[in-house]
Amino acid sequence: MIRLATIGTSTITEKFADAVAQTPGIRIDVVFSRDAARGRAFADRLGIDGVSTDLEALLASGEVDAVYVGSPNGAHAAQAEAAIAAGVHVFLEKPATPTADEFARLVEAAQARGVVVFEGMRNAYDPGMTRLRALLPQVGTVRLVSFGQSQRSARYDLVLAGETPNIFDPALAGGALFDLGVYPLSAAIELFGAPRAVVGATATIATGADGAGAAVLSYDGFVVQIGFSKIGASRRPNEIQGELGTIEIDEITAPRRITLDLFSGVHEEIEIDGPDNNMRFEVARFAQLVRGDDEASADQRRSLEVLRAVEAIRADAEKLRAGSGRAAR
Ligand SMILES: NC(=O)C1=CN([C@@H]2O[C@H](COP(=O)(O)OP(=O)(O)OC[C@H]3O[C@@H](n4cnc5c(N)ncnc54)[C@H](OP(=O)(O)O)[C@@H]3O)[C@@H](O)[C@H]2O)C=CC1
Ligand SMILES: O=C1CO[C@H](CO)[C@@H](O)[C@@H]1O
Repeated sequence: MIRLATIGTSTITEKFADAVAQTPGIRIDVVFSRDAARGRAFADRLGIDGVSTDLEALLASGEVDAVYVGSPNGAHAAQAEAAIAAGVHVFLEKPATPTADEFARLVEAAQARGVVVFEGMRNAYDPGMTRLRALLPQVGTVRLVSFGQSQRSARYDLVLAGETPNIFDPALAGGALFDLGVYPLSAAIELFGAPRAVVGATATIATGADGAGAAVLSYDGFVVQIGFSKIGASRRPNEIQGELGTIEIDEITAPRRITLDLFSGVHEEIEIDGPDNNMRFEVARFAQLVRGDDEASADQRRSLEVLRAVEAIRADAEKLRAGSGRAAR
């Protein structure tokens, strides 16, 4: 049995706990919170006995095998580093860390310590993505792809009122790219591998974080466009255009309706029978890796490539913001 501790007491940790409850061989024993009363109330809600407010002591206690990091993005790296140093496996919420270097260092440390460091990227483990990959050859040579994730956040109202909620705080690696842009980026990299080049631009909001943005990923013979926003909403489906036809996908974080249209006249509508909470697939994968039933290297490579793309977009956005005109290549 894999004994977990959770870090973070927001709704995503509750959703993670629900996924864990549906997965054999793994359970949550301890809830960590920076605040004892908040931790107790959260643990009670989940029916968990253990509560801790001392992460170092918890990691050294030998009471947990693994930790789920559901804190703001900017806190991930230090918490993961502490866990790895204590010989505890790490499940990181997306994005794993703000920079690729930080994640590469965690991977190296985890290898040296004989533990797993893993990023919970929901769409990478969703059955809809598996189905999409299987359909891909039918559209022939891929030429143009358009993936996006735009959901207006209620927390943007706080920004408009002059506040800086965590999710829009640059000091905590907040913003639309880190929060939502990583989903379409990860889907592209999962399906097509690492791009040859990435260019991007973002729209800055009052907190200094990006509220929305776009990127172009260049591959040999085709192009992927990525859109992301937390301050507006999109009605556009995701699309893969090939020389033989087009695939349309309803939702890139959890594909549930995929439409295939070929120039030959084939029209197919595919419904994916997935659960409401698709975190259970990433939890199952993590448990498999912790048990040593498979290697984490491919998962880690994809996470690293996504973070490299994020960095390229951020670098371009910074150059454009600094007024140096056209982003240098
Ligand atoms: N996979 C998915 O679908 C989703 C993933 N996420 C990811 O989950 C993570 C958490 O996001 P979200 O819930 O919006 O974050 P929050 O800002 O709500 O923080 C999450 C928790 O972290 C703790 N926390 C808050 N501020 C800090 C801080 N400055 N330093 C350390 N800990 C802090 C709090 O727990 P306490 O006070 O009890 O210590 C809080 O409950 C992010 O990485 C995000 O990308 C988020 C939503 C959905
Ligand atoms: O990953 C995510 C998915 O959607 C959420 C909004 O509903 C985001 O805030 C979050 O970080």
